[in-house]
Amino acid sequence: MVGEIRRAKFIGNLLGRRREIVEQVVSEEPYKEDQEDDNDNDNDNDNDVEEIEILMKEQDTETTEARAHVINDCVSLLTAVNEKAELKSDFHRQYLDYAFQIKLPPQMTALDASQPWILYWVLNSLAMLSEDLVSDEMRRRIEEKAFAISPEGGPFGGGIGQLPHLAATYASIEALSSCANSNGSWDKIDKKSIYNWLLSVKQENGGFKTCYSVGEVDTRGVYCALSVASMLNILTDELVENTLQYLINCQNYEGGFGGCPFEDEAHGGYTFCAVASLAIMGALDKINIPKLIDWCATKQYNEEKGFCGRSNKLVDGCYSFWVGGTVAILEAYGYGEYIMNHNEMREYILRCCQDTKRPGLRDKPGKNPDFYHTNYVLAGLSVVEYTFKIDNPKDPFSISAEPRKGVPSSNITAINPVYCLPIDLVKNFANHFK
Ligand SMILES: CC(C)=CCC/C(C)=C/CC/C(C)=C/COP(=O)(O)OP(=O)(O)O
Ligand SMILES: [Zn+2]
Repeated sequence: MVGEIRRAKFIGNLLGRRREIVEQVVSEEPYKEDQEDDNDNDNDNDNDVEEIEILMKEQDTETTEARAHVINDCVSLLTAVNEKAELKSDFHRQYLDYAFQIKLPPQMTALDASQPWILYWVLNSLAMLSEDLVSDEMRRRIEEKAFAISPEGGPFGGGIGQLPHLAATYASIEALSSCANSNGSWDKIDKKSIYNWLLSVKQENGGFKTCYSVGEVDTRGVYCALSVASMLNILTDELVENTLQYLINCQNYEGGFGGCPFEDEAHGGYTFCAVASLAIMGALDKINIPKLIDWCATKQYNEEKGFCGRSNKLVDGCYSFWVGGTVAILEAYGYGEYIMNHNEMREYILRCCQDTKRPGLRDKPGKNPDFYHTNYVLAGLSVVEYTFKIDNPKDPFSISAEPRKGVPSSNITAINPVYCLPIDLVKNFANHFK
C-alpha cells in the first residue's frame, strides 16, 4: 500500500501538476441548450463554436476556388442527358489533318524546340482514331522532317540546328515507329550513335541529363532514355547502372513518384515515367505497389470523374493517360484491375474534354484543344476501353489488350501503355531491331 502511494506520487511528480478535467461542448445542440440555461456564458460558447468551425473548415485557396468553378462546369456537362457520350472521331480528324495542310499559327513558335513532339502527337492521335487515317504521304513528310533535324539518323534535337535532346529523341523515335518503315526510314536510324550519346548524358546517380552538359535530370529523362533504348534493342546493364535505385528513391511517402529522388511531392507525369521505366527494366516488384495503387486511386475525383496530377490540384484530361496509363501498366503486370473507375473516366473524357464547336481534345472545360491534350486524352480513352495483360513480364512489348467488359467502345486503337503507341506498331518496330 505504502509502495503504491509512493509510486502514485512519483508518477504525479513526473507528469507535473494535476489538472482539472475540462469538458468542451463540441456539437451545436448542447450549445443551444446552454444558451437557454445561462446567457452569461454566451461569449464563451461563441468562442468555442468559432474554434471548432475553423478546425473543421477546409482552407480556401486560389486552387479550391478554381476547383469549385471546374466542378460546376463539369457537373453541368456530365449531367446533360440530351448529349450522347461519344467520341467525335471525324471532327478530331479534321483538327489533326489541319497540321499537315497549313503553316502552324504564330503562337506555336513557343514549341520551336518541340517539333518532334508535334510529329508524334499528331501522328499517334490519328493512329489511335484509326490506323487507316495515317497516309503514306504523312509518313513520308514525317520521315523527311525527322531526318532533316538529324541527317545522321539520331540522336535528335527539337528542330534543325538544335542540340540533341532526350525528349526530342524519344518523340522522334516514337513518331518514326509509327511510320511502319516506309521508305526504309527505320534502317536510317543510327543505333550506335544514339547509344553512345545516351551514355554521354547518363549520370552517376542513375539518372539521365536531357541534353549533353546542360539540361535537367529527372524521371522524364530516365523514361525517354529507356524507351528509346528498349525499342532500338540497345538497353545494356552499363546504360542502367544505378537507375533502379534512382527510381526507387523517387517514390515518396504519398505512394506516387516525384521527379527526382527524395522529392516531397508526387506528380502524375513523373509517376508515369518512373513506373513505365521500372516496367521496361522488369523491376516493378521493387517498389511499394500498394502505396502506388492508393496514390493512383486518390487522383480520380468523384465530382469531375477525371484525374488530377497532384494531391488537391485540378482535374486535367492529360492525366487520363499519365495516371490512367500508370494504372494500365499495373493492370498488365497483374497488380489489380479496379484501381480506377473506367466508366467515370470515360465520361470525363467524352463529355468534358470534347467541345461541340472546336475539334481536338482539351484539358478541361473552358480550355482550348491542343495537339498534346488530343494525344494524351485519346491515349487515356484507349487505356479505359481496353484491359491489359502481359505474356512475359521481362518483355514490355508482349503486352496485349482486349476490350474491357462493361465499358462501351469508341473503336479507338489499343495502345501499349508503356510506350503510348498502338500495340502492333511498337511491337513491329521492336522486332525490326531485335
Ligand atoms: C515522356 C515525358 C517527357 C513525359 C512528361 C510527363 C510529365 C512530367 C507530364 C506533366 C505535364 C503537365 C501537365 C505538367 C503541368 O504541371 P502543372 O503544375 O502546370 O499542373 P498541375 O497543377 O496539374 O500539376
Ligand atoms: Zn494537361
